[in-house]
Amino acid sequence: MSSRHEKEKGVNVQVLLRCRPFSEEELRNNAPQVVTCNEYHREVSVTQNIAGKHIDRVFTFDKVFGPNAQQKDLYEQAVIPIVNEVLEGFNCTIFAYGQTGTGKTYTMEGECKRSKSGPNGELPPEAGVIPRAIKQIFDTLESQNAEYSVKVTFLELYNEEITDLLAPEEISKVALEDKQKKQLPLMEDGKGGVLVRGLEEEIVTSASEIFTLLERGSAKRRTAETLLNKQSRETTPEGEELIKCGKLNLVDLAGSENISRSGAREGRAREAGEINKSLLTLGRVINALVEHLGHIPYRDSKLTRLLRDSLGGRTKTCIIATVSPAVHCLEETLSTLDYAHRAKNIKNKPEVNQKMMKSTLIKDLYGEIERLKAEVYAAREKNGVYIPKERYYQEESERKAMADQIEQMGMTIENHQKQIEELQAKYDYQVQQCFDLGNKLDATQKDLNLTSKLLANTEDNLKQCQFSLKERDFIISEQKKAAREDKLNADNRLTVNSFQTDLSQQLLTLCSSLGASVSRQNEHLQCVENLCNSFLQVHDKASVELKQKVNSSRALYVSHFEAVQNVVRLHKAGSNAALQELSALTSSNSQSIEEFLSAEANEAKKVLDDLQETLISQQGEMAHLARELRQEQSRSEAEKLIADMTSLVSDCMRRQKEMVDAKLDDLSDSATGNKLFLDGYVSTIDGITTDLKRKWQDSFMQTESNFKDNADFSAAKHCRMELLLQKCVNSADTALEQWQRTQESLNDMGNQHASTIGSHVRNMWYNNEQHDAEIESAKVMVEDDIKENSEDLIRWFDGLSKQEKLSVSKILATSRTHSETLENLGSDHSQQDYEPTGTTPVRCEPDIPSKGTIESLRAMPMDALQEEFRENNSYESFHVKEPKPSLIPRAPLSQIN
Ligand SMILES: Nc1ncnc2c1ncn2[C@@H]1O[C@H](COP(=O)(O)OP(=O)(O)OP(=O)(O)O)[C@@H](O)[C@H]1O
Repeated sequence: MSSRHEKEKGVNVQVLLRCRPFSEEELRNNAPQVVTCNEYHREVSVTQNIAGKHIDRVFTFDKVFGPNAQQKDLYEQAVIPIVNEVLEGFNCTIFAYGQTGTGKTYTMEGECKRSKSGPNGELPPEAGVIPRAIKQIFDTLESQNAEYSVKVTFLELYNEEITDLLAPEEISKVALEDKQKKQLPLMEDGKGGVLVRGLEEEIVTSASEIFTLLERGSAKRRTAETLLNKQSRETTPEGEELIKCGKLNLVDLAGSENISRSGAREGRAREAGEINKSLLTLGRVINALVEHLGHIPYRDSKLTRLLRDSLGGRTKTCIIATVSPAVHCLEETLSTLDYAHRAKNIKNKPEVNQKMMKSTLIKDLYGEIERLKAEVYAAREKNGVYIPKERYYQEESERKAMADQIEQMGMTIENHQKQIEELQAKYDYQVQQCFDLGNKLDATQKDLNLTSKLLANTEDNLKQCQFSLKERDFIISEQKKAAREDKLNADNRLTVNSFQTDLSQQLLTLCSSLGASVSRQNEHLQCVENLCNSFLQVHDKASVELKQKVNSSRALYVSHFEAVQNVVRLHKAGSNAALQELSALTSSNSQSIEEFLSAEANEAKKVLDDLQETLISQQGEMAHLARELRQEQSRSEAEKLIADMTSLVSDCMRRQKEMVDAKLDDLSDSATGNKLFLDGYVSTIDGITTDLKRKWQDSFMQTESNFKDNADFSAAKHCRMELLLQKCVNSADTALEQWQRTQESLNDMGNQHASTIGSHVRNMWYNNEQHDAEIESAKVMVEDDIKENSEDLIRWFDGLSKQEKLSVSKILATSRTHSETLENLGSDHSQQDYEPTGTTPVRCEPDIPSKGTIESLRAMPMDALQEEFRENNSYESFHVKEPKPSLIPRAPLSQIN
């Protein structure tokens, strides 16, 4: 019953989720956990907070295995039922899907893939789905004591190439060499399934045989998807004729991560690209199946062609999705979970493989043997032809049919393409129409809003009109009411009488207060007049005083200004005289300096000439002395001569110094500016003189000592003295030259100084002239201004006083008229008592309606009536009778009729 139901409705692909524990490296790095598994509720939640972005997603699967789940647990809870179904004759597929390193191989093969079952047939705890399934199959078959045969195929799909991992060694070598040429092709089996043509099928009789085969095949594996296929055919115990046939596909897929994120390069990138192609196609197939699209792209990759029957076909499928709990795999984990969650919705329609009669199977097998024999025979007989004719024709016709089919499909695709284009155009047109309609709708909406506003306004107006109509009706009805006439008459009379008595009383009071007020006002007016007169007097006096003060201040100002001008003139004359004096003094100074310097130069020259002469004579005397000495004259004479010479030299120096000092005093008095220079010069002369003196003394001392010591050396000393004298002469010459140079520079300086002072004096004189002219012009301007201003001031005062007089006279006139008016008013009020003249006719009461009667005839005032109406009928509570909506469109506020 249930299997029929399954067959009709389909069975969902079973999806299990397994989350591996943290790896050692992740533990070392303290990687945060983002995946938590709730095995009981079969839920997996992913929680993470990255840069303010909160991820919190929960996925539900058919079974969930957390990091603590053991291989045995997963197998017992999820795989045992599947293997049982295989033994029942179903085709089943188990494949592992997930990111690299999340435990696909661990789940499918386990850590001990090479270990066979132990001596007691026990598997190690780390063994995965494949060894456990193999063991279960053989255990079951053996326990049932039934006849069975188990066939195994083992292939690897790598770079879209299928490799037979069970092919014999020599063939596989050739295959490896000619790998490109001899790939295993995929073929349709005609029943919707796909066959790998030429794939080696090994018949096995025990689990250990399979393990050996798997070990052999695994050695040839490169990577990527491997597909293990076990077919078991089982006959039920002796005597029964039916044969059950089930197939179990065990697939270990490649890592699901995105190629761009895998970091693969070149060859690896191509490999990853191909793997990606298989996985992308797998994803597209899953999507197409979930969304029930018409076209399922199985043919786009070999993986999906191989798994065609497992995805949306007649095979029962279980997907084991594997994830890592660590945060760094978060993106891939979410992608895997999405993928697996979507795959849950794929529906397969599993069918038990047709149970065959044993005899039929034998017949089929005989037929197969015959076919194979014919093939062998044909191969032996005819060189180059490897298949019998019938088979060749059959295949040829199949090929043609397929070519036709391809052509047809191409045409269909073209048609579909055209249809798609047409539909696209229609879709675009519809979108445009939608857009236009949307615009129109918006415009209409706006119009509607406007119209509704106008309608509301009109309704309001209508309500107002109806309200005022009703109000008028009320007023009219009120005015018609005459019943109140009598009462109103009496009331009015009473009011008039009381008003008359009140009026006469108040008139009396008014008269008395008026009299008092008139007398008070007269007093006030008198005061005002007095004040005005006194003000005028004071004002006249003040204006006369002010005029006098203005005139006197003008005169004072003019006299002061003249005094200032005189001072300026005096100052100018003084400064001019001082400047002239300064310039004369400067020129005389420079002249006297020049004269003095030239005189000094002459004198110095004379002194130096004297000195030179003296020195020359001294030289002569020295020569004479030497001669005399040579003639051994007395020592005392020589001493005397030396003393004379010394005194002569010192005399000369003293005289020269005295003269220089005297002239220096003069110079410092006349020009202090030159003092420094002359001081320097004097000090130089001093230095030279003292140097000379010192040198002279030194040489004299030396000569004397030498003379004392040894007379023989006197000649040599004499020569030395001569040399020294020559030096002295030279120094005197140098001093003379220096003196002349100094004189020249002094002259230049004096001239420069005199010219600078002269130009300075001229400038000052010119500035004085200019200041004088400016002061003169300023004086004229100021005088004019003062005159003008004072005249303006006086005029303004005159005008002001005239105006004031006028105002005062006006005030007086006004006060006079006022007092007259008051007097008239007083006299008018004093004539209040009526005295009959006899000329006035006698008063008679005419029969005319009294004021009260007329008042009573008058209706109540409109305002009072309106107020009364509005008190009784509020506008808010007033309801307009709904006018029947007119079907003729009207402009808002236009009048009806
Ligand atoms: N459930 C688990 N318990 C303990 N260790 C596990 C589990 N799952 C995986 N591992 C360990 O994680 C490592 C990677 O696992 P495995 O090689 O099976 O990943 P994979 O998804 O097959 O990777 P690939 O796509 O590269 O083949 C292995 O060392 C394995 O022992």
